[in-house]
Amino acid sequence: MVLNDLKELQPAHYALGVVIVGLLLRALFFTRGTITRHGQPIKKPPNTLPLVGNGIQFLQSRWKLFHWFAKCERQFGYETVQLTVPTLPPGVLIQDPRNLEYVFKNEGVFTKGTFVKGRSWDLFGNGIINADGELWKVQRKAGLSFLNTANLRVLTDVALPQYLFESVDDLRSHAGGEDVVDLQHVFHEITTKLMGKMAYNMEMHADDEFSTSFDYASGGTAERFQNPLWQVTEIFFGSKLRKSIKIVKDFGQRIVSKAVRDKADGTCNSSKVKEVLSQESGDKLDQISGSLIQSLLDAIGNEEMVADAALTYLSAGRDTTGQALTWTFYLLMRNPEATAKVRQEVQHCLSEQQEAEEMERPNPTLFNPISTPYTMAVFYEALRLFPPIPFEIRQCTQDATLPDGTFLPKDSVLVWCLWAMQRSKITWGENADDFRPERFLSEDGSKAISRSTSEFPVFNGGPRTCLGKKMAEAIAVQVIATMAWLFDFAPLDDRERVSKSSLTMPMEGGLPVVVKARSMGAEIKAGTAAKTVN
Ligand code: HEM
Repeated sequence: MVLNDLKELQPAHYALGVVIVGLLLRALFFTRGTITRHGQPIKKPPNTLPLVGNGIQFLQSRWKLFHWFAKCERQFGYETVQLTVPTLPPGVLIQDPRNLEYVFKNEGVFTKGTFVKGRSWDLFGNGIINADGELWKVQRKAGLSFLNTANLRVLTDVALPQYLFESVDDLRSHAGGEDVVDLQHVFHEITTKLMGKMAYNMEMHADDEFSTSFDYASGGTAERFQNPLWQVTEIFFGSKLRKSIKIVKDFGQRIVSKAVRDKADGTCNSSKVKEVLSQESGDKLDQISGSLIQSLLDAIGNEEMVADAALTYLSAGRDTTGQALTWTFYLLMRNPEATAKVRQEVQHCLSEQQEAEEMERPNPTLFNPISTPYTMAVFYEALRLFPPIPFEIRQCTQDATLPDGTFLPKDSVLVWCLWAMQRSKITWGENADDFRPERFLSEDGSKAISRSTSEFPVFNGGPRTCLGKKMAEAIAVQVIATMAWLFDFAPLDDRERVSKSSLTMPMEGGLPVVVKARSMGAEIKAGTAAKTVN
């Protein structure tokens, strides 16, 4: 991204050089606390260089950085190692689930801090992902009240099937020919519509100006975590980032203004959610929307803060889930035996409960984490290998000592890389690199079982556990089961897919595939046979 903006660089070379050297000198003479374990210095990871420490690793592409974190994990196992980057506070990479459990339990000590907030402030401001203390609590409470059981049911029983089948119909129109479809765009469209309509009462699409600007802003914000000199480089290369953030922020303001108007008109009322569930006809979605934004408005008076909060929720729910589905289908296409098992599970649900003809247009609400445990396990396994939030950072508000004895002075930064931890052979066994959904199934295969949050922190843990975990799981099983049942997807090539710079895990270049609608003849016969036997 920065390189793309090189064109903007004109007379600035000299000034940039002076500032960089100045910052490096400042870093060298800057006195810091020392990280120790039982009074001894802790180990440094591979490729640590004099003066620049691990700075060069952080400037590489994120994909290379993930692999470097994984290399550290393979070399040091659960041992905490030191991270040194000029100009940044002292840091560690934690890899031991016991340490992570301690971090989750001591939320007040290990906060987002100025390190995280300073970098993501422009985009998220006071939004929940950035907030600590009371500001965090009030947003969490509002979110919890929105994501209650009734809302979740509306989401899964009404909204999702509608948007899912809009995408199914679109895919059918491309099936069978030479058309290339970007599956990432398909899933992003579903989650964008869902979060936009349900949470904000807005018609949103994956290629809206807001969505593309957010995408860019997320990439630029993520680069700030890898580039210690971002404040300097952005002076010269940051105009597109600034423009994107402005578009995103203006959109946020519009959402809030609309919600305030809706509130004044009385067109938004969260109790309507329940009414809607009992209605037989009409556009149910038109009557349930606005709940989240209304909860936020009720909880936080300040409109600017509500705008930040709303945007944060939108991004937390939309991108993570859409991208997780993309990686899931990437893995399913590479593992046809797993796709076959998902289809068997769908067949079982349909043959027990549906008329044979309905196999062509299955009711997605039949698929849930209980009725389709294997599909759920496929999703968990994809989240393990390609975590939508691939690394996390916290900062110590006071001196702290981790369970393994590592002493962290106040302001130290802690990093855990989910990409690496979720590939640890110590935690996951020798086949940690393989796609094996069975690891998330009970022995008899009848239940999907997750792991402790410290071993499998994909939805975070402790008081800041993801608020949308259940929603994401419900969306995932419906989408995976329905799409895998109705279509054969073939990748355009066998290239390994990588993630582009972002706060989450978008696939670089999307996931181009060729689509074929599956012939239901054999399945209908098998389903009818199963019904007759029963
Ligand atoms: C596969 C999908 C998802 C994954 C992997 C995921 C993962 C995470 C993770 C790791 C965090 C902690 C982030 C941090 O504090 O740095 C988080 C927080 C959060 N997630 Fe999710 N998420 C997913 C879907 C959703 C959905 C659908 C929603 C719906 C609204 C959502 C709402 C939130 C919120 C509000 C937070 C902030 C919680 C807090 O700070 O108290 N997420 N999520």
